[in-house]
Amino acid sequence: MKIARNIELPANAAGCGCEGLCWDPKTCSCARLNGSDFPYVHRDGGRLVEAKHVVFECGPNCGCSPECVNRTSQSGLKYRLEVFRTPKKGWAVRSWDFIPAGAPVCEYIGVLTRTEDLDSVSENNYIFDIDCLQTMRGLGGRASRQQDASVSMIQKVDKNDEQRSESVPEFCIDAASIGNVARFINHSCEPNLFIQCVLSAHQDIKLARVVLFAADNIPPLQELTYDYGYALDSVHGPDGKVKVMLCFCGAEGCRKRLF
Ligand SMILES: C[S@@+](CC[C@H](N)C(=O)[O-])C[C@H]1O[C@@H](n2cnc3c(N)ncnc32)[C@H](O)[C@@H]1O
Repeated sequence: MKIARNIELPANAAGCGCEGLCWDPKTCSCARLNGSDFPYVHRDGGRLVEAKHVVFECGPNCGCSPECVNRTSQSGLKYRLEVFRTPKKGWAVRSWDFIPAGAPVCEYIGVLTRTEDLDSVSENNYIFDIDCLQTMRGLGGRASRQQDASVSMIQKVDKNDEQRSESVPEFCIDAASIGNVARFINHSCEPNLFIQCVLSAHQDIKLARVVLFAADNIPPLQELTYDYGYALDSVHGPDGKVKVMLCFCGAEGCRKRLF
């Protein structure tokens, strides 16, 4: 990830004191942040058990090795991904390999940018808003564990942000000039990937890493997609008028518009 000049990343978190591989959720301080359990199981090189508000992974100051299961999203691409051309959506991505449900597919990479610094005139289809608070609130209705550190994190950030407009995240990832394969993954109203916010080095959710995980078992050559999550009529052009983009995902339950 490239970091814009006017962004200073928070200091690295203290990390756990485990040695070798983290295995005991009672003694690993990173596991405790995840609700006293590891978010991943070892199967297939690491699979996320369920979507979470935020996943706290082990980071630079942890005592464990790079093979630790609690670093699952940090091990790079595991599947052979191909960028291919579609008739109506431009470029798209598929995997030559079977991807099991819960496996990390790729991180959304680009230039970490302040949203207010984006050029508001030229069209840019490769912006990913780091909107983990939204993802976290969305999951809030589902079973959330009391001791999960992300629950108190939402409350704290909600309080701090009371005055700020909720619809504009402070930071985004701009993959227009620099990026990886994630920039070519299209939207679907019935996607096979989901977005998971991950914290590994520091603990500021506004600057979380954005990682795409398999929502289902994905057979080879099926297009990879995630839900871009736009609310209808939420996107405006430079003239202030509502912008509309038609959706060609082809899903049975397609909402017909991305925004
Ligand atoms: C992040 S890019 C994805 C890669 C893009 N298809 C390309 O060729 O570079 C997002 C853009 O892809 C197109 N797109 C993605 N999903 C779509 C969909 N379901 N229906 C129509 N267009 C889509 C839209 O132009 C959107 O602004």
